[in-house]
Amino acid sequence: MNVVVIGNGGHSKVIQEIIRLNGYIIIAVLDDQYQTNFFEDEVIYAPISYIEKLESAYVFQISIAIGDNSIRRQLMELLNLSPSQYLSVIHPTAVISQTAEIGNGTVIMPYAVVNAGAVIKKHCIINSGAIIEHDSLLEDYVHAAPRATITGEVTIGEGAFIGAGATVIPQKKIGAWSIIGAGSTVTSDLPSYCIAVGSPAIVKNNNSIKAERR
Ligand SMILES: CC(=O)SCCNC(=O)CCNC(=O)[C@H](O)C(C)(C)COP(=O)(O)OP(=O)(O)OC[C@H]1O[C@@H](n2cnc3c(N)ncnc32)[C@H](O)[C@@H]1OP(=O)(O)O
Repeated sequence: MNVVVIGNGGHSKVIQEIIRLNGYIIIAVLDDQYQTNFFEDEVIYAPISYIEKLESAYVFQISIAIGDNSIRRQLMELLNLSPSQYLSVIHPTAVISQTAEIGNGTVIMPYAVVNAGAVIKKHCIINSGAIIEHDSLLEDYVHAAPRATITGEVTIGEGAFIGAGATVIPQKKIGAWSIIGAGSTVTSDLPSYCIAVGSPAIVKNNNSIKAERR
């Protein structure tokens, strides 16, 4: 199957390796860092607008390989393609329950675990070694960073970012577009659009967050 990758930064590097490991063929990498289109190792590199030309010449699926949750959403809205055209990219070492649901465009990195009854909606990132326990729900555009642990029956709102090594204890709810600091432990429900850090995680900032911080 042909795949077009959008974005060519560090996160995209990892995704491109997984796509190839799964036996797919990357025909193009589109990124607005390119002013014009060129070929290298049989891959087309071009600005994102080049997708229109590709659509008339190829059948392909798409992976939006951009780590920032809000930029990923903006691109999705801009491209306005059919949801089925977005590839779910899953590393062969990831362990995913047969009763879990994985949405279109979601990427699951090496050694991640997604357990029974978990629901991960569209365009999420489950990064290396992250654990999504049974019956948890992750709305669209959530990013669980490397080794984040989402325990059982947790609900995470759209676009929320769970930092590296953070833990969310069972049945807690995190609101949309919130950011949980690396290594933090979430022991209570948290509102939307907050930054919370520490163990237990305390809200530091309740303002609207314009860009995800890394
Ligand atoms: C493959 C990959 O690389 S995926 C990317 C993974 N990336 C991550 O996990 C990064 C997660 N980011 C963080 O943890 C960041 O520190 C954030 C987003 C929580 C905060 O960033 P900023 O808004 O820039 O906050 P800033 O650095 O100014 O710190 C604000 C306060 O929070 C504290 N703080 C920041 N991060 C943390 C943390 N993880 N745990 C505990 N306290 C923290 C700071 O010490 C500071 O405290 P003070 O007000 O008492 O001085």
